[in-house]
Amino acid sequence: MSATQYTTKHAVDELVNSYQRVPMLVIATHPDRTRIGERAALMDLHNQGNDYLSRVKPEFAKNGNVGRALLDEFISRSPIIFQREPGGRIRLKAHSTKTTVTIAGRGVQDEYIVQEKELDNGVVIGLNHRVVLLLKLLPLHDSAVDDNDVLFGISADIRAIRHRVEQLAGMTLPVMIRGAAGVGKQQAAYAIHQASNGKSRPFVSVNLAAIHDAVAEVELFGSARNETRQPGYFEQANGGTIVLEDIEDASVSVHRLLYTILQSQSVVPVGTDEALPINCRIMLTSHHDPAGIEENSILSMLIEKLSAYQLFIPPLTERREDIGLLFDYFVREQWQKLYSGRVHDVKIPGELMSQLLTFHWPGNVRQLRNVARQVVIDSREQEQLHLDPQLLSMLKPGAANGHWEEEPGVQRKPNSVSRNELLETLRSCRFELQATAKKLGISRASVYQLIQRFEGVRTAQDLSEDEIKESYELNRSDTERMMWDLQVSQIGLRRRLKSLGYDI
Ligand SMILES: Nc1ncnc2c1ncn2[C@@H]1O[C@H](COP(=O)(O)OP(=O)(O)OP(=O)(O)O)[C@@H](O)[C@H]1O
Repeated sequence: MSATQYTTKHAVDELVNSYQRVPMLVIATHPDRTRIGERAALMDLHNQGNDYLSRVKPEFAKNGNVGRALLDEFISRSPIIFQREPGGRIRLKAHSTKTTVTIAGRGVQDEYIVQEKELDNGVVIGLNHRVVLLLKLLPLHDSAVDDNDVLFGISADIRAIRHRVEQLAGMTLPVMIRGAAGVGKQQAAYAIHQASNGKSRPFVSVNLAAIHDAVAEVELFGSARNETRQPGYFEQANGGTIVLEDIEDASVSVHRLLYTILQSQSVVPVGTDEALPINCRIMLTSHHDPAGIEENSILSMLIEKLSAYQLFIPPLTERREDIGLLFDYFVREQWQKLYSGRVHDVKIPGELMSQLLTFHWPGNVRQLRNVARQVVIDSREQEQLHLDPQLLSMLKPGAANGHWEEEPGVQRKPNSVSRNELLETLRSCRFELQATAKKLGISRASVYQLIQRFEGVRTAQDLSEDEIKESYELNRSDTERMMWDLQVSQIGLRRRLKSLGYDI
């Protein structure tokens, strides 16, 4: 074989190997949190059919660093044995180890057979309730990840998206980002913006579904009245990026206006006759199946014009290996935000991580972030993260009808809801967003967006500390009265009070 042939073959082999999936253990939580996200390939299991897991074997690594074993003093040196079985199954033997082993949070006495399908989804292995590992078939490729990444994660999907983000950053073509609610479409758009030359320029995100027909022209084109100039969204994004969110949920009038803008490549502010050229990169996000769009409609033409490049972000349950890192990141982020100045070496209990890894996450990464915030609020005075029993039961696998489930009964467009209707419904539902969404026939995310949009409508998160203090004293700590006084939900209010250290 010639040198060139060898080099080419070598490169091809490396490429094939890097995409080949092998049984891999990923650290989802560990008493040393810097180890979250480290991986170990079980190559002996893959090649010879047997492998071991103990305090001293195998070696885990990330970011191409030198590997080290789990090394947790509470984990036994006597190993758990992995044995390949016919049909792609793996027998996990825990007879000879003193380590307490759990699978998906349930104790394993002697043996557990891992089915092939489970290996595809990821099997959650707990060791002494301290270390939690995900056993999953994953590509050999390692992924460097640091706290400065805008798109956090170690999965092959996120790695591929990060790679595309870099490529797209140097171009100006429009990008369509697809994926279910809360997967990180907006975050991906922001990552492209941040990686581009225009990163110091504006990043404007527009929730199209919340734009009322009556004000659509003013909001999109801008206006000039009585010498007051109000720039539209496209002008606000001048030189930077505009993200048109949930394009399919906008009204036909909004679709028409957007089409006009794209055709003329300019906007004419209401009350003027001056055409301002649009000078921003356009990105779209959508959570709908493209197959459902009516052919030859304005919407289909719009999407065709703006989908020069498409990115798809898979749901969180298809990349469970990202959950440990993301949760750790969100917990630290929330801790900083809520208790700045208080240093905390956050330890994530194994029981919680097992539950996070087995939950079905209908609200994807946004929901994971909300859970992190709630856990941080509930843990204010605790040594390690505290689990509210109610939250724990909501995170039970299969709790599909629980509070966290995304509501299926969305029947209305959010822009048909007026401020008065929203306020009245919120009051009749005691300011609970889920109940309000159900009653209005829109999604919970849309209720939230409408609240942000209408002046004088708020959630407990928006209240200032002074307002809370005043109402607390005035209503003598009665949260029912405070709810009517401040017009926000009692649950949200109680959470704010707790996080501010009030006695309730
Ligand atoms: N890979 C990621 N790394 C860091 N944060 C992320 C990541 N993915 C999502 N997030 C965070 O999760 C939350 C939801 O993400 P985002 O708003 O981008 O979702 P989305 O897909 O646009 O949702 P929707 O369709 O409901 O508007 C945000 O707070 C975002 O910052």
